Amino acid sequence: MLVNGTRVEDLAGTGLTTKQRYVVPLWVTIPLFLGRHLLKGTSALVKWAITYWGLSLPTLVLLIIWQRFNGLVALTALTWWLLLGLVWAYRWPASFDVAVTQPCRGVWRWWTKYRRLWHPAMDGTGLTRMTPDRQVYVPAVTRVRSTRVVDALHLRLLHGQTPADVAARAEGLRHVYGAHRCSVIEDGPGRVRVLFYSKDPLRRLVVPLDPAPLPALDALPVALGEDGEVFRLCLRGRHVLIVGASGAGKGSAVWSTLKALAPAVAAGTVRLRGVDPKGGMELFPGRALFAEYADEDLADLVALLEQAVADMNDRKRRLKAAGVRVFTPSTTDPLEVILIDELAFLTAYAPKDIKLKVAAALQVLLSQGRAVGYSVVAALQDPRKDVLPFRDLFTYRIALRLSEDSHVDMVLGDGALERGAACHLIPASLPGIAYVHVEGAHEPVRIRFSYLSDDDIVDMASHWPSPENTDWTPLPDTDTEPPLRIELRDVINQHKDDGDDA
Ligand SMILES: Nc1ncnc2c1ncn2[C@@H]1O[C@H](COP(=O)(O)OP(=O)(O)OP(=O)(O)O)[C@@H](O)[C@H]1O
Repeated sequence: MLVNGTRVEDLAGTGLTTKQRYVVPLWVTIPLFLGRHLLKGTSALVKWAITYWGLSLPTLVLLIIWQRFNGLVALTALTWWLLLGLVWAYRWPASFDVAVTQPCRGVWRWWTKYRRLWHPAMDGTGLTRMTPDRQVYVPAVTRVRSTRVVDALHLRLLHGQTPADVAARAEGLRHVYGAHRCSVIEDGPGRVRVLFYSKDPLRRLVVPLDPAPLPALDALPVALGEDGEVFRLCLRGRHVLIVGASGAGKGSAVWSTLKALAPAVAAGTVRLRGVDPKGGMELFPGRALFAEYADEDLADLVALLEQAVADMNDRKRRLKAAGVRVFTPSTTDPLEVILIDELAFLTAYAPKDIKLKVAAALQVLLSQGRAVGYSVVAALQDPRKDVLPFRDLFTYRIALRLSEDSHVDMVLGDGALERGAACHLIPASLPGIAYVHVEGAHEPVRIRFSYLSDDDIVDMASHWPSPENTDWTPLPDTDTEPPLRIELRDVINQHKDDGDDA
């Protein structure tokens, strides 16, 4: 006689107890055991078939064809199916990647890398739950999508767990799987996506991305995300503050944005006003892009900002009279972008009367400009309140390398440092890397702006000048003497010759 699969006589005197108080004969135990496992296997198969429907559905169709006709017809259908797949991959690579490559790679990565350690990883980081009757529950992975640089595991949370609970364990999970970063994004109620970054694509220079002929103002391609995807900046209805220590790459954030906007500038649906208190060191090479521009004279800088306020008020009155509630950029009413480099100079270091005038103009632009198509984009080194008292009026902020960890929350908001925006740890050797907020992401996302050389900037400005600047001659003719270059090899040879002479 068996009790829980153990002979009754073997249990005697062992002191073992069992919750099962009844005795099951062997002829019942064996069919029960087989039935339970058959049921489990079938339900797993159905679950797999539903999860990987992209594979199971064609396989089912092929099997039906085979059964109804014959093997040759099924083989022909399979060949056609593969050919269609090839055409799809060649003609629409992006959608093929999303629909086929990423799921297939995801399945492969799950079975070869994540599955084996999933339970210990969840257990070790404290994400499992044990019920009073000692049943262990583990957050289930519902699907995996993988690109060459990131594996995205979609998780169903256990009852009572929050995305913040998983985010707090991201560092532990990163070490389990040897990823260089791990972050968590909320997908919806009870669902999160855990991203394991296996490679860092941001270590390489990002070449300028080609602007669209008709730029989408809410999705300007300006940088590369660490997931290997293009990061798109929304400028419509936003004021953008770019903060970074000296040499952090604020210039590349500014020029990448201008490059993405350039065709719209030339078409007249975006109008740029440039303010460069550094005497033109940053913005002047792209002078032709700016309909209005001021660099050296402080009075000119202030006049440009005050004129922007006057124009904005004018537009506000006109749109109100016309009954327009939602602003749409056009050639008559373009999106006006006021670009200010080194804003701190105007808000903190300039003479007092200038500071007051700049603050007055900027606060009006920042608080009222959004709705009528006026956006301010400003770059700044030091985000402290005494340098920029109205920092909070900027509705979108980008944090490049920062000199202190205390600056991170000032730029990206409370808790950003805790959630992984380690701007103070970005190496100085990797300028252009920044953290930004992305809709839906629990943590700030790491990106790298494209880098435009001086030549790229001059090319861009002469290719897409503002309609008000078409006769602008950008820079003096550069076809002069090449700059003096000293080759290390020549210096060594020179030393050798000197030594020989001696
Ligand atoms: N996205 C980038 N990719 C690669 N290199 C970059 C990038 N951005 C900037 N750099 C390099 O870093 C240097 C400093 O960049 P940049 O002048 O834009 O910094 P900054 O933040 O504007 O500094 P400052 O406030 O001192 O003017 C540049 O000369 C360039 O060589």
